[in-house]
Amino acid sequence: MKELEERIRQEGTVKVGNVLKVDAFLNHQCDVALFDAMGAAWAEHFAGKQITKILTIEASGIGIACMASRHFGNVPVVFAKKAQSINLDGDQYVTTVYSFTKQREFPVIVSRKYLGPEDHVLLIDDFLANGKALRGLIDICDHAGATVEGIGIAVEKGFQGGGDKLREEGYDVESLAIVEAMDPETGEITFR
Ligand SMILES: O=P(O)(O)OC[C@H]1O[C@H](OP(=O)(O)OP(=O)(O)O)[C@H](O)[C@@H]1O
Ligand SMILES: O=c1[nH]c(=O)c2nc[nH]c2[nH]1
Repeated sequence: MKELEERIRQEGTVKVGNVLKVDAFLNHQCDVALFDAMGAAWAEHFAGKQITKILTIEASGIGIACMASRHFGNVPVVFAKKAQSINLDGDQYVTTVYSFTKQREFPVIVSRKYLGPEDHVLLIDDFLANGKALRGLIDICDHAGATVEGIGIAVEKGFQGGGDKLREEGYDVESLAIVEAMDPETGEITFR
């Protein structure tokens, strides 16, 4: 998606440790018009699939997933929580994921009330790097007996390999910008 690549070029900064900082528009301050255009792009790619639910993971996936839902008939958006809470009741699907930016493991929790074998799920997230967050969401869908129809990602860091492994396994992964290389010294970003 040219618009997203342009924004990454203009406003993204490359940090050491394979971190691309795009918090001016994607995962701290949110550009709602851009999120809307991203939702439209995923709707075009996944047209013909009967999505009943969008599943994401807190925190950064939530805003994007909610805007995307507007392009998929306003299907419910469920976000996996990364902490137990007294507000979470009843039976849950639970797994763990390692967070790339926080560098520690988190539980990933979804209430059984909100995901089941009848669901055809679109997974949405802001970033795909090593694929740990998506593995957690896929694990939860497997436990629920839900079908993963596709995966919509804003920014994939292709050089970290998580996306290509998922594609090899047959998942339909639609990343709107795929960064093939980035240099923290020069700030240069190369797209696939
Ligand atoms: O493919 P991976 O290696 O798993 O990396 C991608 C994940 O990392 C970030 O989550 P993070 O844990 O940093 O949390 P955030 O949503 O709160 O930013 C991002 O939002 C993805 O969920
Ligand atoms: O803001 C972010 N930048 C990144 O490079 C990244 N990788 C995973 N998750 C990420 N979030």
